[in-house]
Amino acid sequence: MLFMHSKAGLCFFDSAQGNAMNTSPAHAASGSHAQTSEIHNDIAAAWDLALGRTALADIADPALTQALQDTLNNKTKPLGSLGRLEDVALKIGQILGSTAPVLEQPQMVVFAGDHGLTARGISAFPSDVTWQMVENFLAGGAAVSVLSKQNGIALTVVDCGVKHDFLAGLPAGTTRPGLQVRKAQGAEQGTADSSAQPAMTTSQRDQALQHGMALVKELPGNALLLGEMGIGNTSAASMLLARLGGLDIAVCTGAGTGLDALAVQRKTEVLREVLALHAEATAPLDALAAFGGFEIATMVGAVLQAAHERRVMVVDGFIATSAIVVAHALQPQVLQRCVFAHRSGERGHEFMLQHLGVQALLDLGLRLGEGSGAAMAWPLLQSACAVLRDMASFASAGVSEKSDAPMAVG
Ligand SMILES: O=C(O)c1ccc[n+]([C@@H]2O[C@H](COP(=O)([O-])O)[C@@H](O)[C@H]2O)c1
Ligand SMILES: Cc1cc2nc[nH]c2cc1C
Repeated sequence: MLFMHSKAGLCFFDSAQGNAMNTSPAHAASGSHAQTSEIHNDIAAAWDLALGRTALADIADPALTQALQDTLNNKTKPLGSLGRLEDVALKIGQILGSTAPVLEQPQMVVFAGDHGLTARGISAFPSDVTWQMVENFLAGGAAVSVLSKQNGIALTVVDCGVKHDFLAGLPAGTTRPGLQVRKAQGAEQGTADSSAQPAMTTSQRDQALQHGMALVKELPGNALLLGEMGIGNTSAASMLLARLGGLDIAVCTGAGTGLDALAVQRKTEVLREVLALHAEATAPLDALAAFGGFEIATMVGAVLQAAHERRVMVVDGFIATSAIVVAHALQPQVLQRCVFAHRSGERGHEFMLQHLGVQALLDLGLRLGEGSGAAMAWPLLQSACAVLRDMASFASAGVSEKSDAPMAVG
């Protein structure tokens, strides 16, 4: 990453992607942000959403909603008999602004980052697993690789702050298929240990947010599936839920990659200590900087950009939903664009879903992350669209509608 000064202020240049953009120490929550509006044009609207300068549009158009409901009701089936698939159809129709929506070029993005808090023994696995799994994603061997391929979903892995150089030994300017390197300045070792200092500086957080916005801007299609990878990131997600959801950390903390009951207790104590250290970090972007991680912050930026562009978002498990918790605290209408793929087995996810007031589609006891649950839920979204588009209506198929006459008795 090269830094240069522009007329507008500090401009960071992402050498891996060849993107130049301006940044500021913007800080929507604490009021300490510079009031620069000089941000790369491509992401200016999403940046304004992050700073709360503008509000995300309400997409629940009453006329379209009625047209969608009428379309569903006139299909050759008893009223409401396709259950929650009909809710999904209605939601996708609203997002894409059509009674015959077509999902195009779905993009699975796996946001990856490492966490300094792992030094406190809060995960069952070592940090090295983060970069090793990124290589596995790229090689096609991970669950998300297999499930994305099975469902025709393009897969991109983003190094948001993994403690590893994926381009080491390659000639300068080389790119690797399926990989984007979008590290904030100083993110080469992952986040700082949040039990000693904030996980990210405000400048790093802002760079991560902007990276997420910029990368979505460049993706084709109208659907974004959110996945992540990062040893230690259930801790960050639990703390974000506790702080922004006003919950005790004990109910927000779970086994993650597989801690036993005693280790979960110890993890909870560490997280309680971190929350107390950052007691002042109550506003969404302050909490994000305090608890991390780079992958969650980049995901928040991606969500705001995708929401602005009216893409359909499919949210995976506990960590992906924590990014929605932050984005929702900034812009509540984000939820109108989200389908929650599944209820994770991670303790705390149910509380997270309750906090957002949403219901997940599947409940398969998944607790892998990566985007695996989002990839599994994807065919249901395709089915919802197929029902809207292709099912016959009572009139077109010549099927008699429900009789208004009372049933004959005896
Ligand atoms: O998304 C979930 O529901 C989920 C639940 C438990 C674990 N994970 C994955 O496990 C990793 C984090 O777990 P941990 O124990 O290291 O905090 C990270 O790579 C996540 O993708 C993911
Ligand atoms: C093996 C492994 C795979 C993962 N995928 C997402 N998080 C993960 C954590 C571990 C430990």
